[in-house]
Amino acid sequence: MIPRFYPIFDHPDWLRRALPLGVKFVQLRIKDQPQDRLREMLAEGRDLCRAHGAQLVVNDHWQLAIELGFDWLHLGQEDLESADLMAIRGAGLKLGVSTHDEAELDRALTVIPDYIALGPVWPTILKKMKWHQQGVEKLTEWKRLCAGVPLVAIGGLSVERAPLALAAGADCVSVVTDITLNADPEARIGQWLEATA
Ligand SMILES: Cc1ncc(COP(=O)(O)OP(=O)(O)O)c(N)n1
Ligand SMILES: Cc1nc(C(=O)O)sc1CCOP(=O)(O)O
Ligand SMILES: [Mg+2]
Repeated sequence: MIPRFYPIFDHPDWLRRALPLGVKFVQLRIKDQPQDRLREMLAEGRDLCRAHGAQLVVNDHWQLAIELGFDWLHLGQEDLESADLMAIRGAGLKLGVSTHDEAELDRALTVIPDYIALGPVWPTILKKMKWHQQGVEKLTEWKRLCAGVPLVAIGGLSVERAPLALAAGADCVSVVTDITLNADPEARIGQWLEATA
C-alpha cells in the first residue's frame, strides 16, 4: 500500500522544504527543461529522497527514471503510447497511471499498475483539461472497478477536501497548488500530514 499523502512538485527545492517535515511519497513533475538540466534535477531529487527515506515518483520521463535508478514512475495515457513497458518493468520500476474515464481505466488495468489515479476530482487550476470535475462519487465507483489496485485522488484537492476523497474510496490524495500557492507551504504540508495521518 502507498502512503495516503502524495504531493507533487516541479523542482527539487520543494523537496528540501517538504522532506524534513515527514513527506514520504512525492512526485517530481518537471516540464519544459532541457535534458541535461532535467537529469540533474531528477538526480538531485532522488538523492534527497533517499537521504530522507522517502519514495520519489518521476512523472513522464521513463528513460531517465530507468537510467537514474528510480523506483517509481507515473505515466498518463498519452505517455503510455510511447513508453517501453517491458524496459520499465525490466528495470523494476513501480508504475502509477492516470485515468479520466472508463476506456482509460480499462487501458490502465492492462498494464497491471501499482496505483491508478483518477482526476480531476474537483476543478484544477494547474492545467487545462478535457474533464472539468469527476466528483467524489466517481472515486467510489473507481475503487470498485480498480479491484484492489490502490486509488489516488488528484485535481483540486485541499486539506479540507482530502477527508471527503478518502471517505469516498481513495487510498491516497495527491496535491499541487493547495501547497505551492499557499502563503505558508510548510504549515500547509503540516496540515496535510495531520489530515492524512
Ligand atoms: C498522481 C498523478 N495523477 C495524475 C497525473 C497526470 O499525469 P498525465 O495525465 O500524464 O499529465 P501530466 O502530469 O504529465 O501533465 C500525475 N502527474 N500524477
Ligand atoms: C497533474 C494533474 N493531473 C490531473 C489529472 O486529472 O490527471 S489533475 C492535475 C493537477 C493537480 O493539481 P492541483 O492539486 O493543483 O489541482
Ligand atoms: Mg504525463
